[in-house]
Amino acid sequence: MPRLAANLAYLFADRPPLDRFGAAAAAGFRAVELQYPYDQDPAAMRAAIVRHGLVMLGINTAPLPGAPSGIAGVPGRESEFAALFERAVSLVTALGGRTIHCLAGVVPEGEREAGEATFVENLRHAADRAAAHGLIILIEPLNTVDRPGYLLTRAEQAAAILDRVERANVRMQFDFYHQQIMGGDLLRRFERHLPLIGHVQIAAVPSRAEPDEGEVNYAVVLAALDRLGYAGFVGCEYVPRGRTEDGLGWAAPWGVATAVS
Ligand SMILES: O=C(O)[C@H](O)C(=O)CO
Ligand SMILES: [Mg+2]
Repeated sequence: MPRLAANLAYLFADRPPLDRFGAAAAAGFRAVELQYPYDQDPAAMRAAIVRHGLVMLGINTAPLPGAPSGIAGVPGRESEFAALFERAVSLVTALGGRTIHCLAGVVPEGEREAGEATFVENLRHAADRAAAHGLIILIEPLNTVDRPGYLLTRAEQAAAILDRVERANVRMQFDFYHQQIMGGDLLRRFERHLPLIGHVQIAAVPSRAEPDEGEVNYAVVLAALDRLGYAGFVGCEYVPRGRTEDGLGWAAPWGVATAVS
């Protein structure tokens, strides 16, 4: 059965950050992912994770002023990326987490080949650093509607990058929301890339709300993940229509509870 993880940048976001861990555990989530928890106290977050018996998954590399979508694939910013990555390693290690999503960044049309080469080199260096801590690096293709100009947009492109990086601890984060927008054919593409996939995320398309509406049938998708042998967590990275608890009906078959009040 798919194991659901709460993305606490999106879910329970009506609460202060430290209160979201308990809310996720109370709803039945067994794991959490955090995105950008750089302004929070790592020891307090770790204590909350342990207190609520949660598995801590991953964080993202931090955004920079003028570069909210990262710089891992931006030529000329390699030393800044190395520093960003070290910061992510320290934080995720303090949280007891497992993965760092390295955001590639926005790269102008004429520089995308150079951007990919930079991304590959940066990922190789980062992978070697990550290996020393037993960490996995994730790269995630994002859709061009929400992120115009983002370097990494399709699962096929991510697979080609991973092929060039040649490091087993660098893997693809397959977000069904983004990949539906960038070509669809979700189950075939997921299966084709499964050996490279390190994490999965879901949200309705096109609303990015609870995965119980829109053009993707997530009951079918989640059953397929099981059938195909995906053993990782499924990150719930959606924007709740209202209170998170009130929209969890879709997750009841997967062990997460709906609101009682
Ligand atoms: O937006 C997404 O889908 C990502 O998972 C992310 O972390 C980039 O902000
Ligand atoms: Mg995502």
